[in-house]
Amino acid sequence: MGRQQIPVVVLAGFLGSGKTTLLNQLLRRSRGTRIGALVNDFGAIEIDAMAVAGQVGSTVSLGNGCLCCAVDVAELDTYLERLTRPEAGLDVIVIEASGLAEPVELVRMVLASENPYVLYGGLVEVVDAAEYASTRERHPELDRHLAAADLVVLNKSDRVAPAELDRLLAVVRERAEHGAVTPAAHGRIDPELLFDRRPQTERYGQLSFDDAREEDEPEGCRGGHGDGHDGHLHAAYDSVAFTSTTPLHPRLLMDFLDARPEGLYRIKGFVDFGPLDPGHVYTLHAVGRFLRFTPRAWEPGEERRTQMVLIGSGIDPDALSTALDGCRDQAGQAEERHLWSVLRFVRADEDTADPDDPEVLRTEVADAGRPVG
Ligand SMILES: Nc1nc2c(ncn2[C@@H]2O[C@H](COP(=O)(O)OP(=O)(O)OP(=O)(O)O)[C@@H](O)[C@H]2O)c(=O)[nH]1
Repeated sequence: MGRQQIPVVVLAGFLGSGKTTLLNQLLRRSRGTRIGALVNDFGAIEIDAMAVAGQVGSTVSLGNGCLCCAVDVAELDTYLERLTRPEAGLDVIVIEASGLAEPVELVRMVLASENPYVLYGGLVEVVDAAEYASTRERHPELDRHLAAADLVVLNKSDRVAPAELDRLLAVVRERAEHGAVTPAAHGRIDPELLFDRRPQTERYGQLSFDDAREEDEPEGCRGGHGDGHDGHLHAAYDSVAFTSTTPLHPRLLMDFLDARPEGLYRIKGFVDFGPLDPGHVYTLHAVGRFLRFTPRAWEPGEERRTQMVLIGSGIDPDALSTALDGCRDQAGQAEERHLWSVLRFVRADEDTADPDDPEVLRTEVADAGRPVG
């Protein structure tokens, strides 16, 4: 199998909203998953907590397999090139936008990267719930950031009363337009919202202190509401798993993906289109409005099937399952031309249109999976 593409997540938010806290949480909960963090200074990263294994130039290797780089945005491509090399062994890269550049600009840089191993992993905007009104007054561009975000984390939920939190969630959901919105305290979101954690069996070394602490942590501490009845994804998110040994109808699947609901933040998996392309399975990656299919040859003896996980907040899992069942049940009527709609999302397209408008950015993001010409 070829080299993996690595999701690159842009983490943004105004001063003091909790970006570094959230990044520290992700580093802590990474378990065996290797995160590369691009930050503009190491100041607040909890390097001590991770036992620094070595420091080379402006790159810090953390004991848990994570890698931090202090970057200048002009060097972003160089760092992405370094961090996507197989020897870095990373599973995900997070760029903290703080002090570096406009998040929207960073998203464009990631989308425009010619590095074939870079995969857009979403724009996450962290918002301070307690300071929402004053932040918006000081930075009217907050609305633009919310409109461009794939995921909005309404952080510091512990600092507002429940009724106020509900009101703010409604306001932010309206402004987020296309992104999913989730409340959080102390940046605790489920890492699975952003990236796949390696299965436990792939963990190396001994359980670290932070792993142990996380495992001791009640599930209710892991997300927004604290009702903790979902052992894997927190109750603030819903996830839908879909598996089928019957191939899917490509045109119906594309109709489903085109119309996917706003809160459906992430879709991952692989799809079998059966006789329309018997030699290939299509890896599916969607984050926010971004969508990408990557075909690969079936392994000899590999079972032909489709497997997908859909993650979001405020989604209707039953409706999503029913829609996917429809893509399966009508696969018999699919024709070869129906596959074309999928092939449009097979390769990246560099869109050079550059107005500073979230609508344009969203179009760029949505178009980024389409081939040139
Ligand atoms: N009460 C409360 N405090 C928080 C929460 N999240 C972060 N903080 C605190 O808020 C302050 C700012 O958090 P940071 O994570 O440094 O925020 P940042 O967005 O990285 O800040 P800059 O890098 O300066 O833009 C710190 O003192 C955090 O401990 C939260 O959910 N609740």
